[in-house]
Amino acid sequence: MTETTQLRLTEIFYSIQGESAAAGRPCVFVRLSRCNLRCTWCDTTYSFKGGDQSSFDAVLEEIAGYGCNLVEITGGEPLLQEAVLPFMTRLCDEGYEVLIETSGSLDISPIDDRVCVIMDFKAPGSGMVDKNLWSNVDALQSKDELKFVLLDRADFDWAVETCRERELFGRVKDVHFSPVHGVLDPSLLAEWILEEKLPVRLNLQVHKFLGVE
Ligand SMILES: C[S@@+](CC[C@H](N)C(=O)[O-])C[C@H]1O[C@@H](n2cnc3c(N)ncnc32)[C@H](O)[C@@H]1O
Ligand SMILES: Nc1nc2[nH]cc(C(=O)O)c2c(=O)[nH]1
Ligand code: SF4
Ligand SMILES: [Mg+2]
Repeated sequence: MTETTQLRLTEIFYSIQGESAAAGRPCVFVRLSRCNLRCTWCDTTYSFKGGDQSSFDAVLEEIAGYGCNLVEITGGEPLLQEAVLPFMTRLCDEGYEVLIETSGSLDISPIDDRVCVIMDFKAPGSGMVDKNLWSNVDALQSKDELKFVLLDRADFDWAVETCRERELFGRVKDVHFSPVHGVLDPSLLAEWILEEKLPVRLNLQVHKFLGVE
C-alpha cells in the first residue's frame, strides 16, 4: 500500500508562538483542516471546512522559506489526517524542532518520539469533556505538555481535581492553565493558581495581545 503524502491545509504562517512552553519564540505554524470536536469557545472555526490538498514536498518547501527551525502542527485537529505522522517524522529527520497541538480526543501513541506533544484535554465548559481519551495519559512522555483551557471557576476546579486524581502534575514538562480568551479574567485565574499553590504555568495567548495571527 502506498503511503499518502498529501495534507489538507488551511494555512501556513510565521508568527510569535503564543502558547505552550515555547511561547514568545518565532515559529512556523502548519494548520491542518477539519476537526472532530466543536468546543464552544473555539477561535479557529474557519479550519473546520475547506482547505487545499498539498504535497509534503510543497509544504516542506514553504516551511524552509521562513528560515525558522521551530514548527508547530495544529488545526483543526491535526491527528485526523494519518499522513501527519510520516510528515512529522520527515520534519524531525530534516532537523526541525516539532510541536503538535492536539485535543486529547485521538490516540497520540503513534506520534514520533522526537515530537513535543501539547495535549489539550477539554474541560466541561468546552462542551466536549466526554471526548477526552484518557488512555492518552499513559502515552505522555516527560518532554510533552498538557493544557487545560478554562471558561470559569467550575472548569478550574474540574482541572485541579483531574490533575490530582490522574496524577498529571510531574508527568510532563509543563501543565498549562489558560483562560478562554476574553471570557475568563487572566488575573482571576492567576489568583486561583496562587491560592491553590499549583505547579502549573499560567498560559496567556501572547499573539492575541500582539494582535497577530
Ligand atoms: C485551535 S486549537 C487546534 C489544536 C487542537 N484542536 C486542540 O484543541 O488542541 C489550538 C489551541 O487553541 C486553544 N484555543 C482555542 N480557542 C481558544 C480560546 N477562545 N481561548 C483560549 N484558547 C483557545 C485550544 O484550546 C488549543 O489549545
Ligand atoms: N501565534 C500563534 N501561536 C499559537 N500557538 C498555538 C496556536 C494554535 O492555534 O494552535 C497558535 C496560533 O494560532 N497563533
Ligand atoms: S478541538 Fe481544537 S480546533 Fe477543534 S473545536 Fe476544539 S479548540 Fe477548536
Ligand atoms: Mg490559535
